Amino acid sequence: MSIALAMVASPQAHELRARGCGALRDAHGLPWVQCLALDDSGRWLTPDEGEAALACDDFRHPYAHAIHRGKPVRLGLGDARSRLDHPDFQGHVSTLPGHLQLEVRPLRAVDGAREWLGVLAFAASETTLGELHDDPGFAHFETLLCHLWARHSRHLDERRQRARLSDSLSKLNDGARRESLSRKLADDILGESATIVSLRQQIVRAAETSLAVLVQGETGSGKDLVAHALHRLSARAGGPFVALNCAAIPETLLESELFGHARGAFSGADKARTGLLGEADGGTLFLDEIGDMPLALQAKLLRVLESGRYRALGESEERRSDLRLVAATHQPLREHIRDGRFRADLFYRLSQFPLTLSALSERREDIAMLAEAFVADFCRREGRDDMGITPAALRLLRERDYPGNVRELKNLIDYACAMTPLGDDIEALHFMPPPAIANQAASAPARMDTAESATSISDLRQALRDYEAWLIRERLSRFDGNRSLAAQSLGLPKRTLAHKCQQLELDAK
Ligand SMILES: Nc1ncnc2c1ncn2[C@@H]1O[C@H](COP(=O)(O)OP(=O)(O)OP(=O)(O)O)[C@@H](O)[C@H]1O
Repeated sequence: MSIALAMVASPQAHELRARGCGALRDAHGLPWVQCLALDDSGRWLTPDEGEAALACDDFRHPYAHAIHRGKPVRLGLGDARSRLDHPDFQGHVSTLPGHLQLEVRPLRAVDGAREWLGVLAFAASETTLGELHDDPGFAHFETLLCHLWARHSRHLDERRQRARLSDSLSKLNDGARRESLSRKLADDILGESATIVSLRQQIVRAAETSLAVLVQGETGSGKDLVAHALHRLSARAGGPFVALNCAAIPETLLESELFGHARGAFSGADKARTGLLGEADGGTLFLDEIGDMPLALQAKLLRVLESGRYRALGESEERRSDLRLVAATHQPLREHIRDGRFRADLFYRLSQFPLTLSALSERREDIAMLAEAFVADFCRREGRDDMGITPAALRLLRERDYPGNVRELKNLIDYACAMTPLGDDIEALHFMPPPAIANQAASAPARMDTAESATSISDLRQALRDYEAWLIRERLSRFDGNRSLAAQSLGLPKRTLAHKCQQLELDAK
């Protein structure tokens, strides 16, 4: 009765087997008793002592014979040692005297779903084995062992099934939640092309993590939009979103802008400044045009990303900032790595979750939807009645090139909306600049030279600033907002152009 109680009280199958083996050893003075459990695949028998599993179809050990026959197997140990050359089995019985008998009994689940549970193996003298079999308590013991073992296995199966069920339910919920987020995102990141649908799904995935995201894509393709969406959907949405355009800040100021500085750290630093790394603590730092970051600063940024620590200029104390970094570029960073202009280690650290935006010309099917949304935006902004777009105008939009991508399309639509008379729909002709404006644009620099305009100038600096602003605006518009091309055409580094745009309060984009 005490054996039965101890077995019933076993919380787990392996304890049940250990208590059963112990009881058998003690009650009958057996020198060696062991249980081996059949695994879920039904192919391996595993001892509880953490020894190696033995294959059920390897007939070099007697456990396989017992399972396959479905009946107990008995053999002399001396014989077993010389005939059966399975190393693990030999390991089990190597220290036992050769005159003993080995009995292996397959154990079957009485009421469980699993047919075979495993085997019970023990060694004893022939006399002891005889006594054991004559003892009616042994048969009860074996029945109880099988019954309890099967119950444990059943519970384990149920637990696993429940875990699998709850796992797949939570995956299903996750899937539904992600699907609904990515549908919501479609209100901001418009488009139904396969690449945009997949982009929205990736944004939702990336937002769930704190991985650094590198957004790559041509100018005007929506990188800024993606960075904002990542922040909004992330757990950091309640924290700050801090953006820095690395191309728009002179190299010398970039470091203090990012890292901050102590008062008096350099000439002109009359006040201490936190720096954007500190400002972004608890939120997202968006580094646009990361390809323009100087090499020395790249190394420092890498250190911040690796350690979360940084030191402001002129300070000895390290600061910490817990931020998620989103970086963006339209430049081919891999080429820059080959040319030694961008650090490979930083590139890999930034692109823990890479996102690539396709050019608008690769998803022309989105053009009509974008155009209609931009027309509606214009009407809302300008308080105008809704207007449509004629099929011919839409055809023109679908067919033209877009080096400036979605931004270019948006500007084009804004212009056409402004050119469309009240109550009319936008027609193809409304996308063409009127000759008067084109001519005026072409002749403006020349007019600056005329005596008439020269006499009206009373502030040379202002006049030069106006001329510069006009010229930059003209180039940006000529190259559809592409800063690299505009800068190139004016013989300026792109960073300088971006800086000038900021100073002159021009839309740098
Ligand atoms: N899929 C889109 N749906 C709606 N608007 C879009 C989409 N993609 C871009 N836009 C709009 O196009 C304009 C340019 O987008 P954005 O500034 O995000 O481009 P960018 O890739 O960051 O450009 P740059 O490389 O010049 O910084 C913005 O007005 C933006 O709202």
